[in-house]
Amino acid sequence: MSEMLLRCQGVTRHFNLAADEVPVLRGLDLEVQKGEQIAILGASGSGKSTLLHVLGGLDRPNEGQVSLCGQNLTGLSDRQIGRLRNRHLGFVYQFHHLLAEFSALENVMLPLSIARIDSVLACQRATEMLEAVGLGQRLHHRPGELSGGERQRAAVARALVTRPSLVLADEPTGNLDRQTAWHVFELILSLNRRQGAGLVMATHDLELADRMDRRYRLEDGVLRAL
Ligand SMILES: Nc1ncnc2c1ncn2[C@@H]1O[C@H](COP(=O)(O)OP(=O)(O)OP(=O)(O)O)[C@@H](O)[C@H]1O
Repeated sequence: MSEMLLRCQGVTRHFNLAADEVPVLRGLDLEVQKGEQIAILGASGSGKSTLLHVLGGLDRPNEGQVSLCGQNLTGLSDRQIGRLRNRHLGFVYQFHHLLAEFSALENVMLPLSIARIDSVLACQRATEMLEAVGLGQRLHHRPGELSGGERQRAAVARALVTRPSLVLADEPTGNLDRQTAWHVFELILSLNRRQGAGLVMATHDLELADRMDRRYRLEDGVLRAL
């Protein structure tokens, strides 16, 4: 039976700059079922990052509603949304955002520590996750001692180590060369499938988007199915 992970209805988001209103999302709808992999394409500035922020509860829409795992975010406080986000979501960005002073292992353990998982178990799960992304030999390297592709793989491990229901990825391979991009992308897809999580990924890359279950173009503030 299908299970709705995310429902986004009539979402509007605009920004006010001086006297101007910049409309970005204009009554946008999207539904994501458990295990579905969805690509969001769109020109630069079309609002892909804005959409992912709204979907992940990092930003609130001006109008419309977002429900995550059956919970409507509208009535929730920032703290409640934060808890929901920690429990259900994983994020991967174009830049890895790993903490420079921490090793790969410590970076991947961090979301587990925040979720108050016992440190021995957290260390075991983070190690397994880093092994799954091919970094079993790099556990104690700091981000500065990893290659660009390795850093992004560590960021993928960090996003998935909590076994989120839904992963939101904002051009996760945008900074990588073609071959490394494919490798990181395949890792995201296969780990996501293995964990049965949903995936919403913003990308400029049509070839990557073709590997996913559904594709949309964000245009004039709404999603058009491709
Ligand atoms: N905080 C903000 N204040 C004002 N305008 C903003 C703000 N955030 C985003 N915008 C505007 O909203 C529009 C969409 O931005 P967004 O970053 O969502 O686009 P994008 O599709 O992710 O672009 P790219 O592919 O280049 O990353 C842009 O015109 C941007 O200038």
